[in-house]
Amino acid sequence: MEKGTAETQLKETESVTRQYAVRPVHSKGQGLVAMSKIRKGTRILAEAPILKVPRHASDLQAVSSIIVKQLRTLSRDQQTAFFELHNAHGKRHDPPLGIMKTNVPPLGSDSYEGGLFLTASRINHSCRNNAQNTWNEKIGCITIHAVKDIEEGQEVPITYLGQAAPYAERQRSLRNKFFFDCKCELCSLPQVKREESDGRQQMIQDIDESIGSSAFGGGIEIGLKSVRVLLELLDQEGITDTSIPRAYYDAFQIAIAHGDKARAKVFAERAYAARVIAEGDDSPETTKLKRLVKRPTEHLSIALAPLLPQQPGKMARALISGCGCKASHHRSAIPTKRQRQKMQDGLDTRTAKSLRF
Ligand SMILES: C[S@@+](CC[C@H](N)C(=O)[O-])C[C@H]1O[C@@H](n2cnc3c(N)ncnc32)[C@H](O)[C@@H]1O
Repeated sequence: MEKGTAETQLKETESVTRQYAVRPVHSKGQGLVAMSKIRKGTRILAEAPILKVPRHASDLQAVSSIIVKQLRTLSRDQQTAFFELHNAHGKRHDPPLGIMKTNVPPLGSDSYEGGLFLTASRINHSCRNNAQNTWNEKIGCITIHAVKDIEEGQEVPITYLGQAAPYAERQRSLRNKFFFDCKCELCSLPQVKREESDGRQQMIQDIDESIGSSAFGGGIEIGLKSVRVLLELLDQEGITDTSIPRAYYDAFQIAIAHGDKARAKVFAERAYAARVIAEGDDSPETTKLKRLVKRPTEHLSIALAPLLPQQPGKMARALISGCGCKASHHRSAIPTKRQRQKMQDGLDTRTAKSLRF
């Protein structure tokens, strides 16, 4: 290797100043790799989309035309970089459409638009991700934040999935939606370890889905206990992404809906702090949480306080005693997670459910 040439010197300077580089990663094609230690909470990347497409259009011909039209407006370098991106769709579509379908995340969880990012497109998936992707509407960029300390040379993956799930379910989703067999650290565990993890992943999923009914139907202590169990399981599974601020936000809603302003404030503070780590202090979600820290009673759920039971119901007692079944009594009581989210003051606690369009 010719040490000292301008090109090598440039590469060496880059590796000192940049936190990451796009490099080949074992059995996953290219990926983002840390070039120095990256501390938890660091913004690794903020990138604007070079192309935008409608997400739910059924007329693929029309979508292709939109892509081709926008491609013509890009520089030659950008066009070259675009055509070098991974295409998981083979010959099913024309290359521009296949590349877009492989690489375009939605611009916000409920957005009708997706965007293409030249660097963020190189970020692989891991079911034990150490980074979080977020569409930050305020700055018009996708941001990638370290949600764990990342060592030099480690890969920087995000999750393409919306929630925890056992191995088989994760593999199925990734194959159906993204056309690959996941080779991440969690999916590569020996069977015994994987089965232990599966038990926890299933419990996380169950609590996440039933937390609305347990929280609102069963009284504040039951609700907060289910959040505590959820946080312990997330910790055991090494999940440190936006699942954490979401859990604290659940706790906040439970507390405020039961009129407990003091604890609501504490949970709002924790949700805020955890969201700053995953998204930075300039994201719209973080800004909304900051407001709630100052004025917790601005949340609409405060209106529920007089309507909620003070004693645990049957479903809640089952949760406390850990009946562990999947029967409807865990799911059917008053507001479900979805219903609660509709009741919210527009606070979107989730990032994009599914990364690609
Ligand atoms: C958006 S691209 C990510 C960057 C891509 N590796 C590249 O070389 O450009 C998604 C593709 O990366 C690969 N990939 C991502 N995460 C993976 C994983 N956990 N296991 C195996 N392949 C993965 C799959 O081929 C997938 O279709």
